[in-house]
Amino acid sequence: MKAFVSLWSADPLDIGGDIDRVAGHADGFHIDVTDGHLTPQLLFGPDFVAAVRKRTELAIEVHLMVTNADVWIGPFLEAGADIVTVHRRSTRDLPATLARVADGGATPGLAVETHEPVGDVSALAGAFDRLLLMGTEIGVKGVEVDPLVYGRIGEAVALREGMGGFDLFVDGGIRQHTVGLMAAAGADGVIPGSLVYGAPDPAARLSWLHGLR
Ligand SMILES: O=C(CO)[C@@H](O)[C@H](O)COP(=O)(O)O
Repeated sequence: MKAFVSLWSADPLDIGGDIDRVAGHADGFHIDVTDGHLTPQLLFGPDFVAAVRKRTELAIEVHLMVTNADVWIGPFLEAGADIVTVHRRSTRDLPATLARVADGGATPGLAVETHEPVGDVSALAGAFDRLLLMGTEIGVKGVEVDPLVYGRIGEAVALREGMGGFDLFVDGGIRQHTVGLMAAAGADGVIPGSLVYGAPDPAARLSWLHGLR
């Protein structure tokens, strides 16, 4: 199981230190971007991503939870994002938005919210390389996963056979008692927040996570 660690759950007064603490163990970092409109939170802009870029060579995923994704793709690519993940609700033309990410040299990711049918992604075969399946509502942390997520992971695994493949990650509700079930259902990776930064030894927690399948 891979892990892109969510910096939203790092210590806001020591984010650099928290990046360094897991850098030799994480597969990448996940940076949530919210605009107080599509989601109630206000989180992380391009300057923050540029600073993280200077601190680590690991992959950076920017998770755009904003009303107009198209406006923000350019600034986040310039800041050094490797993966930009967008929501269907964030654009009027989802294929064009995903293509904008790919044309900018980054990996296009598609986030699927808990209320959205997983099957809808089949119409977008080839347009994205990463599927971010939400385990909770967007823009919240510290909440438990929707138990339907395990079946939804299975649905996505079945679909990708005929879609040319994509990496399948789960975001939200990543806990010690949920992550093994996510691995068993077929997820390639997860977005741990407090599971890593709330652990007494974040590096050991990541090693444990990597051993799950
Ligand atoms: O955005 C999300 C969840 O929506 C994650 O990226 C959070 O960071 C998860 O935090 P924890 O609840 O796992 O601490």
